[in-house]
Amino acid sequence: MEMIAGDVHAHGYGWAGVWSAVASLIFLWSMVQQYLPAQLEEYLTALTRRLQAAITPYVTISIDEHVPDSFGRSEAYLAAEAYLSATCASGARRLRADLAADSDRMSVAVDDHEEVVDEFRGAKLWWRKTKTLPRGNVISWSAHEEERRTYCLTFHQRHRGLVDALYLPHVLAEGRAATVRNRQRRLFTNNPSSDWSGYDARVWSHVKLEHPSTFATLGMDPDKKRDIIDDLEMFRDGKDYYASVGKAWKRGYLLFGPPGTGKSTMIAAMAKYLDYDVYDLELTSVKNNTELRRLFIETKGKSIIVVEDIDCSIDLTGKRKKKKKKSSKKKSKSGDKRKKVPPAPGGGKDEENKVTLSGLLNFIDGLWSACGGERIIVFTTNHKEKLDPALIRRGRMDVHIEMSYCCFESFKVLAKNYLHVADHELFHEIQQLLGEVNMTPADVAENLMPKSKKKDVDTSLARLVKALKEAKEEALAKALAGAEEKEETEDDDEEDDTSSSEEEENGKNKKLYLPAKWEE
Ligand SMILES: Nc1ncnc2c1ncn2[C@@H]1O[C@H](COP(=O)(O)OP(=O)(O)OP(=O)(O)O)[C@@H](O)[C@H]1O
Ligand SMILES: [Mg+2]
Repeated sequence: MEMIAGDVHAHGYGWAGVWSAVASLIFLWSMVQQYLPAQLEEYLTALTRRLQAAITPYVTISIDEHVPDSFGRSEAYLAAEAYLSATCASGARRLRADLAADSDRMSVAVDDHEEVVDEFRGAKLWWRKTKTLPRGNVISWSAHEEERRTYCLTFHQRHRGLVDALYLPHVLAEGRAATVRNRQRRLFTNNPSSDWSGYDARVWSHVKLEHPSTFATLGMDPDKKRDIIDDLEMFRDGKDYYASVGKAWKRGYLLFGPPGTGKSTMIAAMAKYLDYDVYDLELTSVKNNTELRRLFIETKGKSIIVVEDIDCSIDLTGKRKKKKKKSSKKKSKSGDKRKKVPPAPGGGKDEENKVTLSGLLNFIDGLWSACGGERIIVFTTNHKEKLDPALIRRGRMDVHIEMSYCCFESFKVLAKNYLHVADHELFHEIQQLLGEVNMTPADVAENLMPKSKKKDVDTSLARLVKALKEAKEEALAKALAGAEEKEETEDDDEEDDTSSSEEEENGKNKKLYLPAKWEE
């Protein structure tokens, strides 16, 4: 907190006359100020302060809105403002309402020249918000040079120790907490490094995070869901615990499973539950480890840093994957998402332009990853087996969560969300079919979604039953065809290991609707 201590002026009960005289003087002073040369003004201000110090036992600490060498508003000022709005604004007669950036909520703060009183451990403290108008002959280039606002905290000098040691830290902590409570959650994405310099340099861009997903709407096994929520709560409230065991206050989650099983949905639910921001890190547009570090340093606490499809962003040797040619097109058609890596600028300089595995490991648990704390790192993948064990070992990715095909419990959550039904005569059949067929929650949800404004539960559930039966037949046909083909190949050429392993791999990708009982 940037504090400028030293103003001392008369204050308190029984001083009403003096106070109103001082108020008139201040008013006159601000009028006169505009026409005074700067040196004379400086001299008169210093003289007034010395006079005040001689006659009153009151101390004033001022907190300026803007501090030198900083573009934004001072953190101390913002904390004081949030603290006063949350705790003492009700005592003020004049307030100022404003729509905070990226927020739908009006925030109310004490208005200029308004005074509020606070009490802390028996000490009385007066807060006054002052505004200095611009000097008439100065042309200002930025908005904050035009008007300078300051919070002045006045108290008796016998409370000096209390204010320094306890009250100011209390204001800072409460103010920060109130800011977090009022803030709008944001979704950040990293800008290409070509945008990182210049007047409007920004490493991350953001939009409002408005994803409607919550843990209540997320279809998954209730026990597993409870475990995840408990783990998140332990993390959120575990600042002291992490400090006591000497661990940086961060936690890694690996979400793995086939496409459409709710990995991204789960991240949105986590952010909502914890009220954290989300940083969606697009690794393929990060040129090297230095850029990766810079991106991390520019994230704030209380956030979830997400790298989606981690296996497509970096390969096991640590180099970023190069653009695939024809084969990648084929794969993306079959649902296996391969992100296209933009060609490295300068063509042949690929070696210098790379994010390596060690860079990524540093990103997760390097020394500087502890800066600020309270960060969750989430990796998602469709292929856990492709990831380097070093990347996903406990301590880096502390919790591994498998998002799997829709089970009956997940279906019940989806049915409640989409159709508002908790039970139905078709539920039994659906339960049986879900035991036999692998269908993603995304597909189940699509079938449940009413196709007209008139929500017809029977039609939606019947559509799902039909889709499940079709999937079962399709899987059966595929399994039979696969078995026949396998027999033929075994007869023809028993030694051709490579082609059979390729087929196995393809078979895995097609497993989407394979009945669970035939998996072996
Ligand atoms: N478990 C689930 N509960 C509720 N809805 C789900 C669930 N899984 C998927 N959905 C629905 O399916 C859609 C796709 O899910 P989502 O994007 O979370 O899948 P994903 O696992 O991230 O897939 P990908 O691997 O392709 O990124 C979501 O918009 C959501 O409506
Ligand atoms: Mg996803």
